[in-house]
Amino acid sequence: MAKQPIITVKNLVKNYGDFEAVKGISFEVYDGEIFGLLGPNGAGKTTTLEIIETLREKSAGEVTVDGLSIDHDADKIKQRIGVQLQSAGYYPNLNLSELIALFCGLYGIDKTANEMLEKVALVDKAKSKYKELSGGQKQRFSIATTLINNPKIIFLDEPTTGLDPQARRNLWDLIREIRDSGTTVVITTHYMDEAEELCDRVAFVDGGRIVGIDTPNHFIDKLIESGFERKKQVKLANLEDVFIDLTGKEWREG
Ligand SMILES: Nc1ncnc2c1ncn2[C@@H]1O[C@H](COP(=O)(O)OP(=O)(O)OP(=O)(O)O)[C@@H](O)[C@H]1O
Repeated sequence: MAKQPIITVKNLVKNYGDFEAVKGISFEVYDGEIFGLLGPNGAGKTTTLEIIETLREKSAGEVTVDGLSIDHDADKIKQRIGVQLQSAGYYPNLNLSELIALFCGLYGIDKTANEMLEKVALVDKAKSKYKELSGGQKQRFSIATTLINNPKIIFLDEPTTGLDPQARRNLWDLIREIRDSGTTVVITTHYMDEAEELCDRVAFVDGGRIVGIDTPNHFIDKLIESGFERKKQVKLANLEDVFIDLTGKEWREG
């Protein structure tokens, strides 16, 4: 079956004053995939995501999300997407159950905190405050909050930055489960191993332009076909494999 686009971006431009941060980019995200936006600092990834999320005004171009235009249907789009909040967005004195109840109230959705915390293996932390969680637990909690309104698409901006190898791998499993349950995932990351492992397709953004879009495998195969060889002989394992071998696969932070 042909892949159906759930997000369509056409000739998107964003200017900050005289500076053109996004220079007319076009791409599609397919329904049900994990799509990665990759690129150096300042490439325009967050700006692009925030425009799609209807949180930032564009300067020019067209964006549709689940068939709705960001120009006319921003409110409807907001109901169909989940966006990971920065930690500053959580009330510090509420525990995880209370925070979930608050979000459910805001969305007008009847769900129990346990139901949501179960999805991200945080039921035993239901009475803890957000600030008392480890880095991995904080990320898992914020992913749970993106799922409250049964979104069709979730947006995760660098979800594994600062996490240890076990917590990262664990989060990859969680993100794959979310994709397998039918939710499209759009993610940014600076970790190429993560993009290779997790993303069905990736777009490389550089200087406000898309310089390549394909599956990780195709990108790598094309590079090898072009005659590229690594300078150093590649070993069959790396230091991260040693880390996992020595310290185990289980999560440390519950
Ligand atoms: N509110 C703003 N006002 C002015 N310039 C901005 C603003 N937000 C972003 N920029 C500039 O736009 C460019 C793109 O920024 P953006 O945050 O989208 O990049 P990014 O690819 O997400 O980078 P990173 O990987 O560092 O998060 C940068 O040069 C940045 O300085």
